[in-house]
Amino acid sequence: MTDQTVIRLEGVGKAYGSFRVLSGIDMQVHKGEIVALLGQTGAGKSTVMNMIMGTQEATEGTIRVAGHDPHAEFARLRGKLAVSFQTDRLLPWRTAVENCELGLLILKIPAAEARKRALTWLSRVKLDGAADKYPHELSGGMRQRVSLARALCVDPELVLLDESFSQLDHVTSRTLRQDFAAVVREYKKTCLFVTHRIDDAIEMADRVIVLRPKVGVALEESIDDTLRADPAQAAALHGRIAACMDGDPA
Ligand SMILES: Nc1ncnc2c1ncn2[C@@H]1O[C@H](COP(=O)(O)OP(=O)(O)OP(=O)(O)O)[C@@H](O)[C@H]1O
Repeated sequence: MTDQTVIRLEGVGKAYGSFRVLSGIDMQVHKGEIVALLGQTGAGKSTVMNMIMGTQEATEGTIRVAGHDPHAEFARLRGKLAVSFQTDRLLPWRTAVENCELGLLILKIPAAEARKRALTWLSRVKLDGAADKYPHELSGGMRQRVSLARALCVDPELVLLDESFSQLDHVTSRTLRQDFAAVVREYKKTCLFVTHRIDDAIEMADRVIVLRPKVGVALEESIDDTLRADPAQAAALHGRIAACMDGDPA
């Protein structure tokens, strides 16, 4: 593994009893990359994320995250890996800043430093002024921003997002994606995100990986700003991804 590889999967398979969900998955995410993981429902996207998080064990192959086996060496990845899910999972009895600093306090960062870092990250996700509000006082988009600030303020090497923008309306989701991608790039974080929306992937990612049931990685393509700015190229990539997700030859 090179120093630049944050996630590496080699020949990874997963079976639930006799039900094989994934086999032969080879994929890598490099330092500073934003990679989108796409696939139709049931393709195994969440299973891949859970194995990378270490909450599920692969039944075949090798997984390394920042050089560690995420399942066997779960504790070694504490503070290096942060996750944000489809729902914000904020604690309703804690304010935005208190939600944010929770992970830091668990990592035994002194309270004053934790508060400072939490406020800094709330500001970076454009939530100045909302620090003392409770989740029920915030909009869905604002709550998801708190969740992203909470993920980023532990200064993780890797951020995993599982459909983090999918429950928001189109405009809110788009603004949040753009702001999040800008912050991730500015602070040189590495990010793997699951989405079922092809447009989200093309807009945010440096690379897309499409999983297909029984096939594994069915398509992998790099994306850059030149492609994003060219409607014809972006539409062609959209078509290739859609065809692949639908099961047509890529
Ligand atoms: N704990 C489990 N036990 C048995 N089967 C499971 C379990 N978890 C997932 N599966 C099955 O594995 C397959 C892949 O599920 P997974 O949730 O990883 O897919 P996905 O691509 O994330 O789907 P979606 O987009 O609908 O969330 C599905 O057929 C699912 O039913």
